[in-house]
Amino acid sequence: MFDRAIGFAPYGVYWRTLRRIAANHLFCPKQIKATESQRFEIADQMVAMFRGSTGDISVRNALKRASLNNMMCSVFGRKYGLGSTNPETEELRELVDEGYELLGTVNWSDHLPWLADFDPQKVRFRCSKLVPKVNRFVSRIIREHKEKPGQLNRDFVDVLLSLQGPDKLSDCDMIAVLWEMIFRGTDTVAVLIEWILARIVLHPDVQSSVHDELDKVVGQSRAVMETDITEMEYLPAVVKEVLRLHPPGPLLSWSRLAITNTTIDGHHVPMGTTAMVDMWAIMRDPEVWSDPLVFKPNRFVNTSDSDFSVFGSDLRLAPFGSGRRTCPGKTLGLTTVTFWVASILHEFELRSSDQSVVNLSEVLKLSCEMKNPLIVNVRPRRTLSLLSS
Ligand code: HEM
Repeated sequence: MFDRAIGFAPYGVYWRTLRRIAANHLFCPKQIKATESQRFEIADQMVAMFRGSTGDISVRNALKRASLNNMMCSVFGRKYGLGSTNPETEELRELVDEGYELLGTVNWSDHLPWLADFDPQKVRFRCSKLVPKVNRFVSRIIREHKEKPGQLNRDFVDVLLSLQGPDKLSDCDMIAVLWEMIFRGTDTVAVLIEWILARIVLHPDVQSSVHDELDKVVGQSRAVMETDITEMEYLPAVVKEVLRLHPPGPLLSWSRLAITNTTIDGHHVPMGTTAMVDMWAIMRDPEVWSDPLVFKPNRFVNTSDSDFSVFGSDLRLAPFGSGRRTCPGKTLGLTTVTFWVASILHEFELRSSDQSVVNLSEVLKLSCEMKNPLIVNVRPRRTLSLLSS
């Protein structure tokens, strides 16, 4: 089933068709603009959630839930509040977590094929349980859309159902594509925001510069809007610097294969070998970056590197990949991340918790995430009389 999703489909007509459909209906500027109010509403709910918490807050759960709700709305047309739980979101969260866990497991059988029959880590067994659950979940949503055409907001399921002629997808292919969007779009965004907030807590000077910029561009009398971000230079520089040091996708796609037998630096690379690009290492390479391990957002402010694109045209900093397999969700992902970080920082000053210091250790699952969830204390910045705006 998963080989019918964009990220796993081999290069060819089917993959190109999926990229075009996704680019035209989910990731184009018009569609990103159309979902602005949805991101605003979720940011507002997240802020309310943080404001209502007393003491230490583990931001990860809130971020993952916010991100899942966002994708559920865009892809399935389902709108759920952040503060309440409901069985559908809970079920989907469990499926995403299990998929994440499985994709992040180093399967010994991949390296020692003779082990495959024994499935010692139960990876194959767990996959065989997960696939029918995903099938049932997404099939139900497709069925409901078919039964009530046009009754729901036009979401990505409606788009896929409306395709005709050579673009028309089977139900099976639709399930693969819809699941992929939920799966890919959820944790990448949450993981990146957690890294950004960790750096913000660790570097009070950086936090105060972001606050200064927010006060200058937005002021204290209203909430941040997405359009405000275009006026900012420092916050986008912070996001770039975090993408450089903590890319959620440090190893670029497994879809790159050697198409002939070849030799690189004296090493024989047989045809068909999967080539993974270590973007993490490139973005910390001392031959490319000065003080590569130092967190310095200013390297992207008022310098020749100010207009450094992170979208793949410059291979020194390509956290969304590059070339034909580049991330199709990069603009949507970056827009969401930057806006939600701006919203949180506009409302709060973040400090590390007394109980748990910020620890930048990494763990590589499907994304490279913080090994120890970030725990913070928040202090409101905008006075309560101004908060209604
Ligand atoms: C901060 C957020 C994100 C980061 C850092 C990220 C990163 C990446 C990276 C590194 C790749 C591999 C690119 C390559 O090999 O050249 C990728 C591929 C992909 N991403 Fe993202 N991504 C993000 C958000 C999203 C979102 C929001 C979606 C969809 C809703 C998405 C969907 C995909 C898909 C479908 C692919 C596979 C593309 C293909 O193989 O043709 N990503 N992403």
